Amino acid sequence: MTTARLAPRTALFLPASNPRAIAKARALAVDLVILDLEDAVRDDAKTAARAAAVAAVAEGFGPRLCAIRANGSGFGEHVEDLAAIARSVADFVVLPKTETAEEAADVHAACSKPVLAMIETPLGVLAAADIAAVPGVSGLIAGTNDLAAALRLPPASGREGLSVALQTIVLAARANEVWAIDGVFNGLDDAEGLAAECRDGRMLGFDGKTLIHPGQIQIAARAFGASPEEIEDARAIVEAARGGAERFRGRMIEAMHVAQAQALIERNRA
Ligand SMILES: CC(C)(COP(=O)(O)OP(=O)(O)OC[C@H]1O[C@@H](n2cnc3c(N)ncnc32)[C@H](O)[C@@H]1OP(=O)(O)O)[C@@H](O)C(=O)NCCC(=O)NCCSC(=O)C[C@H](O)C(=O)O
Ligand SMILES: [Mg+2]
Repeated sequence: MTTARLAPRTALFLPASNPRAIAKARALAVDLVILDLEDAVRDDAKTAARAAAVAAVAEGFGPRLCAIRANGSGFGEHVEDLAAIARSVADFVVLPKTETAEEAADVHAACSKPVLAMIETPLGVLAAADIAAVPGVSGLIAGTNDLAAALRLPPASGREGLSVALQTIVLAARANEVWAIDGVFNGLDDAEGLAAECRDGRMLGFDGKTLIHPGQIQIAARAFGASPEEIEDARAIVEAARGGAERFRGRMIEAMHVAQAQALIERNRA
C-alpha cells in the first residue's frame, strides 16, 4: 500500500506513558510521531499507556502524522492494543518484530490502519519482501537494536554487521513501493555520530530515520533532505535534458537521471 503523503524524514518515538513527552511532541518539527506501547513502556504501565495513546491522538498532533506502536503478536496486550488502535484516529499502526506477511495482514485487518512493519529479527529480514508486499503495509522500519541483539553483534560493533539486513529492508521496500525508515541511534549526546549514521542511512536509500529524542530531529531532517548543491544540480538536469544519452557537467545522463532529479525537486519543494 503506497500512501499519498511523502515518506517521513523524521519519525520520533516516545513512550505513550510519558505525558511530558507527548505534550512536547506537539511543538516539534517532526514528520511522524510514534507513541510506543511496546519496549519503552514498563509492564505495569501498559494499560494506562494504551489509554493515554488513544487520548493523545484524539487531541491531535497538528500537521504531524501519528502512529501507535502496539505490543507484538504473541505478546501480552497485543489484542487489546489492536482493538484500541482500531478505534483511535491514529494514522498508522506500527507492528514490532514482524516476521511474516500473514502477521502484517492480520494486523491490518484487525485495525483497518496502514501498517508500518518493523523488521527487527532474522526471520523478519528474510521475509521482508513478502511483508512489504502485503496490501495493508505502507512502510518498513528497521529495528536495529533488536536486530543487533538477535544477530549477536558485539556492543559498539557499528552498522557493518547490519548491512545486509539494512539493504534487504530497502530492497524490499523499493520493490513494493513502500516507505523505508532507518533504525534509531541510541547516543543522546553524540551529534556527530548521529549525523554520520543519518548520512549512512540516506546513502543506503532510506527515506528517513526513527529517532528517540527531540535533540535528534534537526540533524536527521537535514541529512535526509537534499543540500542546496543537490537541488541546483537536479534543476539543471531537468532544464538541460533533451532525451536519450547526453553529456551533462562531465557525466552521462539518461531518462532515469531526469526522473530522479524531478523526484528530488518534488520531495524538497517544501
Ligand atoms: C531516552 C530518554 C529516556 C531520555 O530521557 P531524558 O533523559 O529524560 O530526556 P531529557 O531530559 O533530555 O528530555 C528533555 C525534554 O525532552 C522531552 N523528551 C525526551 N525524549 C522525548 C521524546 N522521545 N519525545 C518527545 N519529548 C521527549 C522530555 O520529556 C523533556 O521535556 P520536559 O520534561 O518538558 O523538559 C527519552 O528521550 C525517551 O524516552 N526516548 C524515547 C524512548 C522510546 O520511545 N523507545 C522506544 C523506541 S526505540 C526502539 O525500540 C527501536 C527498535 O524497536 C529497535 O529495536 O531498535
Ligand atoms: Mg525493537
